[in-house]
Amino acid sequence: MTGSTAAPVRTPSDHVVRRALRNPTVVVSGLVLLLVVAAAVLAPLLAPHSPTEAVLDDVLAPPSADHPLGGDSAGRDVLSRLLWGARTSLLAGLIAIVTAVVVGVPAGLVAGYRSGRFDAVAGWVASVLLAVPGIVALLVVVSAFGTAMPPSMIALGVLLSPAFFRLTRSTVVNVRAELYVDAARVAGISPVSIVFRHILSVVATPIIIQASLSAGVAIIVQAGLAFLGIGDSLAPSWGAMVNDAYRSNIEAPLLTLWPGLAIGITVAALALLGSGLSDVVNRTDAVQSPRRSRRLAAEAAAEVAAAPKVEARTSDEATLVVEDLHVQYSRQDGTRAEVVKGVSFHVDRGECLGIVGESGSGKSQTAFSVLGLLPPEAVRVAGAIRLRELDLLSLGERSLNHIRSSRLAYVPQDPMSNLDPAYTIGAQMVETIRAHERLSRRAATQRARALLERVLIVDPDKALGSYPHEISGGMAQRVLIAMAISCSPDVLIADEPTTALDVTVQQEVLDLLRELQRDLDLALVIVTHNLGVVADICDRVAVMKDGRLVETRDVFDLSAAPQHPYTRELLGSTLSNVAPRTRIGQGSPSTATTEA
Ligand SMILES: Nc1ncnc2c1ncn2[C@@H]1O[C@H](COP(=O)(O)OP(=O)(O)OP(=O)(O)O)[C@@H](O)[C@H]1O
Repeated sequence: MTGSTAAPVRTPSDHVVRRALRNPTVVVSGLVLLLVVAAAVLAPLLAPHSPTEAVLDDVLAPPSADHPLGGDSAGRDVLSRLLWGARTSLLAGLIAIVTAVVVGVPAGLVAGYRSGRFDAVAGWVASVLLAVPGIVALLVVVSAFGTAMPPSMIALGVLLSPAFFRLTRSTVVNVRAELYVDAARVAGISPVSIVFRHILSVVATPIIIQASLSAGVAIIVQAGLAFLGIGDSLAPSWGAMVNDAYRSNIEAPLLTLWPGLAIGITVAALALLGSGLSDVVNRTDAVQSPRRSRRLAAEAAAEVAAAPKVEARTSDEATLVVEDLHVQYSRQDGTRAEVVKGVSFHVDRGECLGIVGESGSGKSQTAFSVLGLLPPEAVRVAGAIRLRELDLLSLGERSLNHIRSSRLAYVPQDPMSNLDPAYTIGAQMVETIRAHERLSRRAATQRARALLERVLIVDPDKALGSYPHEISGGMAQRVLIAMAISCSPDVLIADEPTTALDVTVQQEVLDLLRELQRDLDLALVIVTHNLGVVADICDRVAVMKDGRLVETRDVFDLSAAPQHPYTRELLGSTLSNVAPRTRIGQGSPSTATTEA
C-alpha cells in the first residue's frame, strides 16, 4: 500500500494530556484538588478573618454574613480556619509522600535491578519498618522532636516507604525479565533510556496510585494526631478543628461537618486522581530524550572509531569472523561448565550461514557472544570475534551498544515478547530510529512507514498506530525485522525466527529474510534447530553439538554427503527428500540425502 502521508503515530507524550483530559475521573478529582490547593495557597486573601483571632461574642456563633460557617468554641472564624487548615493538611501529605518516594523508589529500583546483597538488606529493613507499630513510632518521634508537624510526617513517610520499595522492586524484577527489555538493548537503546522508558514507565503507574493513596493516609494521620491534641495547638488544622468540634458537638453539631467534609473530599479526590491517572499513564510514554540518546550514540561512535583495528585473517571477504570461541559458566561447586568449546566460523556479505544443532548445543550462546549479550555470570575464556576491522571482544558496553545499533542487528525468536505491550508499533519504531539518527518525529515516522512497506506489511499506517496485541505474530516478526534493518546493518542474526510462528507464515518470513539478505547484501546468520529452515534459506551450515562445531559445509554438500555421524542423524530426523532451496534453479540435483 502506498500513500503520501503516514498516519500520526500514537506517541504517549502527544497523548498524555489529551487522554487525561478525556478521563472524567481525572478531570473531576483534579479539579477538586485544584480547588483545595487554590484555597490553601490563597488562604491569606480568601480568609475573611485571622484563623487565630478569638472573639468572645463569636463563640459557637451560627453561620452569618460575617462568619459564613460560624464561629468555633474559642470564637474563631471557622471558614478562615478551614482555609488555613488546608495548608497544614496538604503540606503534611506532601512531606510524607516525598519522603516515602525518595526512600522507597530508588531502593526498590536498585534492589530489583541488581539483586544480590543490597536487595537482601533492603528487604530486611523494609520488613522491620512494616513491623513497627506506626502510632508508637509517631509518638516517639513527637516526644523526641516536639509537636511540630514536619518531623512526624517525615517519620510517617519512612514508615510508608516499604510499600513503595516493594512495589518498585517487584515491578522492576518482572520488567527486567521481559524480552522487550533485551530487545531494546539489542536495538542499541542506551541503558539509561531503557530504565526511563521501559522500566520507570512501568513502575510509574503503581507508584502514582500508591502515592495518591498514601497522601490520603498522611492527611488522615496528621488530622488524627491533631485530633488527639498532638501538634501545634495554635496552628489551624482540620484535625484540630475536628477536636474542637467534637468537644462542642452537642451545642454546635455543624462544626464537625466542615473539617470532616474537607478531609473526606480531599482524601477521596486523591484516591480517584491516582486511579484515573494510572489508566492514563498505563499506556503512556516515559520521558524520552532522542537528543541524549544521539549524544550517547555519538560518543560511542567516537569510541568505536578509536578502538584498535584488526586485520581480517580468515577471509578477506568475511564480514563476521568468530575464532576459537569458548564460553564457560561457574557451577555452584566452584568448577566451570564449558557451553561453547572452540567455535570458529565466518560469514560473508550477501551470504546466509545457518547454525544448527539440538537444544542445548550452544547455538544461542554463540549468537549472544557475537551480539555481546551473554549474561553477566558467563565467562568468555578465549577466542576472537571480529566484525570487519573491529575486535568486538575488546569493546566496552557503550561501544558494543553502538555497534549493535548500527552494524549488527538481531531478530528474536518470539516477536510478541520482544515488543513492549505499552507502546504502539510506531512509537517503538520511532524510538529506535531516533535513538541513532537525527530525525524529527515526523521524519522518523515516515521512515518507519517505509520500512514497514519494505517488509511487505499491507497497511503500514494501521500497523504504526497499533499496539502489539492488535497485530498477528507474523506481522510482529515483520515489524521486528523492519526495526532490525532500520540501521542498515552489516550482519543480521536471527535466532529461531520462525519457531513461534504459525506454519502458514513461517515460509513468508523466511522468504522475506532471504529477499532482504540479497537486496541489502547482508551477512545473515540463522540460528535454528530446523534443517528445513536451513535448506530453505542458507548457503552454508555450521552444525553444533555439545558446544562444538562438528561440521561446517555448503548447504548442498552437507545435504548430499553429510560427513559427521551427528549431521547424518540430524538430517535423518528432519529432512525428507527436500532439496536445498538455495540451489533450486541453479542446476543442482533436486533431491537431498536423507539418511546415511
Ligand atoms: N545462564 C546460564 N548459566 C549456565 N548455563 C547456561 C546458561 N545459559 C545457557 N546455559 C547452558 O548453555 C548450554 C547451551 O545453551 P544454548 O542456549 O546456547 O543452547 P541452544 O543450542 O541455543 O538451545 P535451544 O535451541 O534450546 O535454545 C546449555 O546447556 C545451557 O544449559
